[in-house]
Formats: sequence, C-alpha cells, structure tokens
Amino acid sequence: MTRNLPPALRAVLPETILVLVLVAAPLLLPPLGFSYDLLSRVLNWGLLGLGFDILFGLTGLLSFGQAAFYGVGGFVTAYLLVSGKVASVWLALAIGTAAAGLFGLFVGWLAVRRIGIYFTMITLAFAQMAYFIENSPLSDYTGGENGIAGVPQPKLGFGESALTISAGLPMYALLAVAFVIGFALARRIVMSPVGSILLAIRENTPRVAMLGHDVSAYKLAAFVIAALYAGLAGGMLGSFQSYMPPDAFSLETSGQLVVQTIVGGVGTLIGPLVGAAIWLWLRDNLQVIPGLGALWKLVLGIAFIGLVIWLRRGICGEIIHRMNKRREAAAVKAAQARTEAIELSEAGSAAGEPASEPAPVTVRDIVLPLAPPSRGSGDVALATSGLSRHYGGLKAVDDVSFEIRRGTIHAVIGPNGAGKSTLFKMLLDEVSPSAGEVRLFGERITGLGVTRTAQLGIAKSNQLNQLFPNLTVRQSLRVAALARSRGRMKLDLIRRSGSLPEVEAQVETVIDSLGLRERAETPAHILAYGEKRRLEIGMALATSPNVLLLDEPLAGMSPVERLATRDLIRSIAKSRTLVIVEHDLDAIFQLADRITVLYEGRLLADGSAEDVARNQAVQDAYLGGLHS
Ligand SMILES: Nc1ncnc2c1ncn2[C@@H]1O[C@H](COP(=O)(O)OP(=O)(O)OP(=O)(O)O)[C@@H](O)[C@H]1O
Repeated sequence: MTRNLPPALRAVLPETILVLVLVAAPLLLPPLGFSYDLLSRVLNWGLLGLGFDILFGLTGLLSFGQAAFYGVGGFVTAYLLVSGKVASVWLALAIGTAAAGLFGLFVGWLAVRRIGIYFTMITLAFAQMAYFIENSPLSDYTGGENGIAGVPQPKLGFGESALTISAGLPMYALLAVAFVIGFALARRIVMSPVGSILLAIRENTPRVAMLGHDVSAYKLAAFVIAALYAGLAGGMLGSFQSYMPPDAFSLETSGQLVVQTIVGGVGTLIGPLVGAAIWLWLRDNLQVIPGLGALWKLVLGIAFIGLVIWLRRGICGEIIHRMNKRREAAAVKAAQARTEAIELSEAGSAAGEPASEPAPVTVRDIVLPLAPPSRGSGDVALATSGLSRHYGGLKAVDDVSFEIRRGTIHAVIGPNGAGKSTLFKMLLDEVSPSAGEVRLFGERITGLGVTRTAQLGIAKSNQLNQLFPNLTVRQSLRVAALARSRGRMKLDLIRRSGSLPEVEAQVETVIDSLGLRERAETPAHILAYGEKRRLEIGMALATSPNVLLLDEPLAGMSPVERLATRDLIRSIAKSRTLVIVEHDLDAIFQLADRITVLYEGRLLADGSAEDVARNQAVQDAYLGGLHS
C-alpha cells in the first residue's frame, strides 16, 4: 500500500502517522481514562525510551541505569531554576541535558569495554550510586528525599507577553512536539551510517572491530545519545509536574523503562511509548478498582507476563513483523527456494554429477572504487620475526620468521594443528603474540589491535564464517566499505547510510565480483553455504585492504564453487597482496607464488611452490611424497 505513495511522503510516513496519532490522542483518549496528565507522562517516558531503544534495541546493550541520566538531567535543570541561577527554563533544560550527556560519557567510557551482564551491572551500580549521592551528600542541592518543589514551567516568548506552558493540554502539546522531534532524530540516527554500524555491532561485535570500526567508540556514542534523551526527559519531568521527585533516580525507574520497552517492542523506537501507555494506564486504573487494594501490582505483573509470552517481539514489534512478513513472505520463500536449489546442485556436483546450474560466480577483474591506504614503497608487504604464541605449555606458533612480498599470492600450509590460524590471527593482531612482532610495509603493527591494523590495510576472511546473520548481503558489504571510507569512527548521525556514492559503488563492485547480484537483498543467514563463504571473503575485500588474508577460503565448497572461488582469488590478487591458508594443496600449488610450511608451530620450509614441493622435510613431515 505504501509503495504507491510519493517517495518524499513515504520517507516521512512514520513521523506523519505519529503526528496524526498525537493530535488525535487528547481528543479521543480522555474518555478511556487517559487524562492530559497521563498522556503527558506517557510522552515523557516515551522520550526517555527513544534513547534507551537506540542503546538496547539497535546496539544490543542492556542498561539498567537509565535512571541515573534521567535523574541528573532532572535535578540539574530543577536546581538551576529553583535556585535562580538560570532564569530561562529552556536554557536550564539544555544545561541539564548536557550534564546528563557528560555523565553518560563518563559512565559509558567505563561500561562499554565490558560486555553482556558485566555492562549491565556497571550501569546498575552507577545508577544506585547516583541515587545515594542525590539522597545524601548532595541533599542540600537536591532536597534529598523531598526532591525539589516549585520547578517553574516553561514560557514561550519574552517579557510581559510571554505565554506560560501550564499543566494540561499545553504541556501535553509541548511534550508531543519534543517527542516528535526526538523520534525524527532517532530515526535519522538509525538510518545513518552510525546506525548501520550499531546494528552490525549487535549482530557480530568482533567482526565489526575486524573490519576497522572502533566498536568501543560507537558503543560510547550510543550510550551518550541515550543519556542525552534521558537527561532531556528528566528535565522536562520536573518542569511539567512543577516538582522533581527523588525516585527519578530509583532502580524502579530503570526497571520500568526496560519492561515498557520490551512490552512495546524493542528496536521499534515507538515501542517504549506504547509500553508506557499500557503500563501507566493499567497502573492508574487498576489502583482505583474497589476491593483490589494492593493486589493491583500482582494483576499488573500477570498482565505483563502474558504480553511478553504471547507477543514475544512486543506489541509494535509484532505488528511490524506481521506487516513485513506478509509483504516479504514471497521474497523470503523465493530466497529459501533458491538456497535449496543451489545446495542441491552443489551436492550433485560434489558427488560428481554434472552441474545442473552454471557456475555461480562470474569473475571480472576487480577494480574497487575505494583505494586501499597508501603504504611504504618497499618490496615486503608483511614480515614476521620470532613470532610465537604459547597457550600454557602448548607452543601453537613458535619463533616463526618469514616475509610476504608485495603483490604476490603467499600460501601458509601445514597439517591440522600446525598453527596456521593462530599465525594468521597474529598477522592482524587479533591475537597478541607471546613474543616477536609483525611489520606491515616496514611499520610495526603488533600491539595496535585488530581495528587499527584493519585501518592500516589488512583484512581477513575467517575459517569459520563471521557474518551478520540478519543483515542482507548489501547491508553487510556496506558496513565493511564504510570502514574504509570513514576511518575508525565518524559521527555522521544525520546522513543516510546508503547516500555515500563511493561506498555504494564499492558495494556494487564487490556484489558483482562475488556473483551475488541476485542475492543482494537476501539476509546472510538464508544464503547457501558457498554463498556465505563468498560473502565472508567479500566483506574483507570490501574494506579494500592492501593485504588480504584468506583462512581456508575453499573449505566445504563444492567443486563448482571451488573453481569459481579460485578465479575470484586470482582476480583479487591482481591488485593486492594475498595470503592464504588452505588445505586444498592442488589449489595452493596452482595459485601460490610462495609457500610457507608450518609443522607443530615451527617453520618447516619457506620458498617457491617448486622448492616446497621438492623439499624432502616437507614431504616426510607433511606431504608424504604426494607432490614429489
Ligand atoms: N585459544 C586457544 N587456546 C588453547 N589452545 C589453542 C587456542 N587456539 C589454538 N590452540 C591450539 O593451538 C594449536 C594450533 O591451532 P591452529 O588452529 O592455529 O592450527 P591450524 O594449523 O590452523 O589447524 P587447522 O588446520 O586444523 O585449522 C592447536 O593445537 C590448537 O588446539
């Protein structure tokens, strides 16, 4: 239905619907028990929830400490106004919001380096500390348990003619305007390059770091954005009810926000508002039912357990899912059918039957629009000296020194457990060596970490796929290409993710070179195995590296896929240095200019393919005369 709308209107459809609903709400909902005051509180919670949803829904970081920022914004604003230090409510709101953002910067800086439950615990601990500080050491400023009364309401205009925005409908209108602006801004953030990267972080954090994005910095940005929203909502709370309550800081506030967001729909932006409407309406109305008494909390709890069980994605999440499902069902079905056909054809070709489909990859020479970073002029691209990695007593890699020449295909081979993958991981500082170092074009990169080395021009495709399962092929490659065009971190929150011409050209080139044009809009988890392997390589390639490391690129592929991927590798090698770990020795001896052989963590041989094939030690220890 929405497809028939003009593109300009379609782009702002959610905002348009939101405005219509917010205009209609005070006309239609009061008879159902939604007073203007209740509607205003719902909007205030919704504003708090917008930031939380960017943090939790988009980035996957569950904070149990949003009350800390809500409280800081609220109390700083209220104190400045009541103490007379600032006369303008708008200015006090701006300062309160900025204070919450600064506090968010501090807490986030400590929290984002931790993951999962540890992150959540740090946010919870800070919120509890903030509650204590508000109640005790700072009670002269905050009123302690009494909070701050007499917070003035905002005024529109100047001097005598200024219009006070009083409680009731005017305050509802102000909060509605704030919410619409906050929503539009949040949606822009979600659709921006930063939003794409935050989503990818939720899908697969280590891979985002390996592509060259500074994961901690992006998480911190999401954290501060959430704190700013919370600070603004907190500031408006005091002004709207003329009183800043101490329980803004309480654990219950943080917990209620989490529940409301889950009930309304995580990752939908509008979900926290809907969750708040249901929660507050039920709470207000259950409390006044005669005979229910204190049992209202029990009834509320049961109602919410039911909602969460039957509407797993939350109310808005479920609605959006069902609408998308109907619209996308045919596309998903077709994608799955294509996957089955490809896998059937691959199984057939693996069993020696003639392929029922043409080779899926049609390779052209790959000229990527985004150039790799320019690095040194020497002949040696990568060099290791005395590189070792020990796990307890096990020497996974032991004192390995070798060089990889610029513009060559260099293979690293060795039997299972020889240390190839560990060596690879050390080449881009994914794993820190126990001893020794790696140099990229003469510059020491050991100790820089995987994100910095990626920015210097090394990328790796992994032995086990590290994809973004719910992102499409195009979205995945875009996240990779953004790392080359934007560096480790850039806060372009307002521009659209797909609006960078060079990045888009890069993505299209890689899609074509991978032979995935037909699958560009297919989520990674639906792809056939061979396609996933190619996407794994493509993501590394899309960062436009100087040196591309391929860890077992042919593993598990059918013969047809292998041939196609070999062509792809040859084509990539025309413009960059390639290092390959691979067990398919026939492929390696055809592809590689030089070969390094590892055996039990040590360097056994290093030379041209002919030299290595003739090397007696290699034959004895590994090849068993196969290539003599
Ligand atoms: N994180 C780790 N902790 C302990 N031991 C490890 C770790 N990673 C690798 N190893 C061990 O180091 C040795 C080398 O492993 P590695 O994966 O590098 O070998 P590989 O040559 O890549 O093997 P394969 O060809 O089977 O992938 C193995 O004995 C492995 O069990």
